[in-house]
Amino acid sequence: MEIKEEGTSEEGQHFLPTAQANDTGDFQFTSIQKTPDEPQLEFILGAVQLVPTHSDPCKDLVAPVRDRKLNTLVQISVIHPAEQSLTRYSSTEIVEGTRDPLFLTGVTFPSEYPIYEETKIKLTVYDVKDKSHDTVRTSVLPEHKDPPPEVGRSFLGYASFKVGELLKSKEKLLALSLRTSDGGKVVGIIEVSVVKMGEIEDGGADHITTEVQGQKCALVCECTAPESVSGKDNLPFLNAVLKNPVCKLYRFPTSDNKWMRIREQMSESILSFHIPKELISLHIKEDLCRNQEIKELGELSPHWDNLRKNVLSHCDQMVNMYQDILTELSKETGSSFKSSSSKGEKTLEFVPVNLHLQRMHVHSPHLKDALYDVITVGAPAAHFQGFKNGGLRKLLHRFETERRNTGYQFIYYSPENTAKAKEVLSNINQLQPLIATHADLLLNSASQHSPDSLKSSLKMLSEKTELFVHAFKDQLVRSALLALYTARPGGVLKKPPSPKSNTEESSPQGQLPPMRRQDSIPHHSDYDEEEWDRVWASVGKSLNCIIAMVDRLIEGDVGSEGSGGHSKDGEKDPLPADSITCHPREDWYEQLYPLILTLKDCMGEVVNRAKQSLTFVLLQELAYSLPQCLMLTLRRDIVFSQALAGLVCGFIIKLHTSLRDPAFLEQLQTVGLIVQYEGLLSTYSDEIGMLEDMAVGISDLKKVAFKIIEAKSNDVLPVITGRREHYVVEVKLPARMFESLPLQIKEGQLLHVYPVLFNVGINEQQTLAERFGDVSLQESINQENFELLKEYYKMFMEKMPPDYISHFQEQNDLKGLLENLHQNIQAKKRKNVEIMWLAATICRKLNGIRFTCCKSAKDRTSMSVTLEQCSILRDEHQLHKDFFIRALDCMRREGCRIENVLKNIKCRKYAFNMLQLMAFPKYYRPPEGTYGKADT
Ligand SMILES: O=P(O)(O)O[C@H]1[C@H](O)[C@@H](O)[C@H](O)[C@H](O)[C@@H]1OP(=O)(O)O
Repeated sequence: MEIKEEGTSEEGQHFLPTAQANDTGDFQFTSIQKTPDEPQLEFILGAVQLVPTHSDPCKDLVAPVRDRKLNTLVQISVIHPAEQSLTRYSSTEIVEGTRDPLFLTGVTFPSEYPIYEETKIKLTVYDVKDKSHDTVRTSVLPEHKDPPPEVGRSFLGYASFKVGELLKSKEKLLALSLRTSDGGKVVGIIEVSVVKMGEIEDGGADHITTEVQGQKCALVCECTAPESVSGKDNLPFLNAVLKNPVCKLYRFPTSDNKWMRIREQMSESILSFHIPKELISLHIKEDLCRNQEIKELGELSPHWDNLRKNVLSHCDQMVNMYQDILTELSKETGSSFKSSSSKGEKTLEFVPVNLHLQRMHVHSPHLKDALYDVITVGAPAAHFQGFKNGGLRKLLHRFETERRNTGYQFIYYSPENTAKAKEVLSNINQLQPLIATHADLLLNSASQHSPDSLKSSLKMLSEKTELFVHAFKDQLVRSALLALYTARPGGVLKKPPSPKSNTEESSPQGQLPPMRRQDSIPHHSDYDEEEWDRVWASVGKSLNCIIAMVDRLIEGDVGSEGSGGHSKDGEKDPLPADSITCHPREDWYEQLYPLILTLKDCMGEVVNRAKQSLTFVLLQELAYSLPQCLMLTLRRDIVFSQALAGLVCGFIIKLHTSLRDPAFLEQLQTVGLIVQYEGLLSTYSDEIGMLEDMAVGISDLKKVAFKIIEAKSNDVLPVITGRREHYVVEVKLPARMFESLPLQIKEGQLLHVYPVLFNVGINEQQTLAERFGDVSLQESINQENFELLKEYYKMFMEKMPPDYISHFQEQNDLKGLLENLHQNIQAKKRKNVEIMWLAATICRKLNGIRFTCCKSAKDRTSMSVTLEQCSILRDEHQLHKDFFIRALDCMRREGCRIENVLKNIKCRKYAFNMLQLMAFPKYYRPPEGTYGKADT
């Protein structure tokens, strides 16, 4: 078969478009048998032996090779059977200075990849003369031809095989001849052997030598029979949220000279787009409702009416803007990835940048298989809005300070009071229809004349009505009522009233100057302060009447004489005895009907007044500094949306991977989950603003609770309910999985998350900040979040069962780690990356969800996650110490993260220059040839 090179494709794990992949034309191809969700095929390249001296292939092939040892790499290409063209798929790392290289990077084809027994794989071996030029290539080189010398590599030989030949071969191993470009001369041998993740290499001891820093090291591949991970990993449901996986395979030696196998996987998520769309819809609903309530505030005096008109016109514009963004996003059907280069696009503002699951699956001898997940994502930040004036942390503080000190145009309510007003309004909106439904159910029970059903309907009605009455037990409602009264035509007070509430506003951290305020609700001769009490109390009273009536009806029904009604709390019924009399059984409905009507009327009156007064509070919040205050809300929504998309993705993945772990479920239910963010932003220039956005976005995640529900259809995407101060994310699980959950979770218990952020800037900008700028932002974030982490730990220790805790303490010295983290934060050392390592370790030990972020989650993030992966292999899986750097280089050179760079900027180069790298902490520098000037 003639092999045609694919003209323009860049090396990488690009999948053929589905239509193309499945289009096998007239041919019938043989699928590879495998368990679902397992890779289709994985193989490693055993020893490559190039024929030495007198028949030295290199002598004929590449003259300069004679004078030095080879630096070899194998490039793997795929020839789809229906086509005649060849697609570059992946490469091994470069093994330096040997003629019999041993490659640590293997090849894996994920389950989605269109590969058949008839698919041909081509292996091309190169000698890399100049590493710094090698991976900087951006186009495909012609096969069978020496690359131009300036590219820095020379062709040594090639071999090819059909996938079916490998699968059917004895021991699933092929020893293939490497040939010259014309296919004539044999220049060496290359071994290919199939890998199954559930198996360590078969057979007896197989001694392979390789050179490590000048030393020969004996590596022994031994047979063991470890537990298969497929049970744990077999989560087809996850495919509904994870898309386009990129998979890489490595084998690394352990300290006792055995092999461990590592599968690295990176997937994007459709939640990147789904969550923003859900959230924007929710904001639109919330804002439309608020705008309507502002319109329905009733008659206001001219000053307030003008203010209202102004607010409404801006708020309507804002809703239109959200609607436009939603329309634009809805056009992106099926999208699951926003690239770093799109981070400033207005229509994609709510979408997180470069969100991925970065997973490492370790299969090592004698140890249980392990999965390590990190969500990598660009720091949640409002790139389109820009950072000229800083980010949310600063902007919100400045806005609040100014608002507090600007007097008479409007009334100042603290953020806490405004939040409370929103909460009460939301409670009212939920409770009023609920009470009405329960009241109707009570009437229904009455018409059925069923005492039991009457009692249980009454119980529900009482509970909800008590909640309703309780919702207004706040001074804020009173002060808002008075404020609104004074804003009505003719209701002008000498000074605007100032709110007084149980949570009287105090300056956060004592930073805000005291505001002009009055100590009590101002007196107004026409204002009847007790009127509200009477209206409010009428709801309780009418409930008591209903309770008393139900008592009497039931008592009358069982034949006993009416003995005077008792309210639920045992008090004598407030109604006169003759107003509630015992009637014959058929009158139950008629007896209760007028009382229910009264309850509904009273409730309506309370709702009407409270809604208007609290909406008036919201009007004050909106009135100050239009349209800036709305832009601030927009900015906060944008940042939150990006943060939430990541969180939901992390939560769902965690839930799926830990569903069979009872301790995890217990923790989820009783304590909640820690969510740890590693930030790599510098505290210099624009990144200060990003960090300020990120800190608020992550802290806002506290407002999110999760609820797990059973999926009733194939639509398993999460649903968001609630409002800005309190969101509930409903995660759907298929019946089989849902059934395995603890009862409380199945009953809809809300599950909480505890986000923490630790940031350490590592690049050259951070050097500038340390020398000439200010690092206080980073210091205070780390200090504040340390306190939050400590609180979580305390809660964990208190709430988890004692048996679990004693075992946990034996295994982990969390106290020591926390102490160490604290000391490192206090130490104020420059670029103290120890802070990130400790925080990540603590998070893993606490079974939390890990995130790593930098501006784009592309370059610095890639350095950090690969370092974390190799550190885990060293600390938890006995990675041979001599191979630490080599493993790190393999992952950075040919692993998932270089593919991440490629998919973001269409170029396989980390965007660092030499000067930048000199400023990086040592282990954050990528290998030679993988970085350089890139158009980001
Ligand atoms: O993924 P990042 O580390 O945020 O990418 C940075 C990179 O670190 C830096 O060296 C380079 O100059 C660019 O600013 C990268 O950011 P982009 O957002 O432009 O990809």
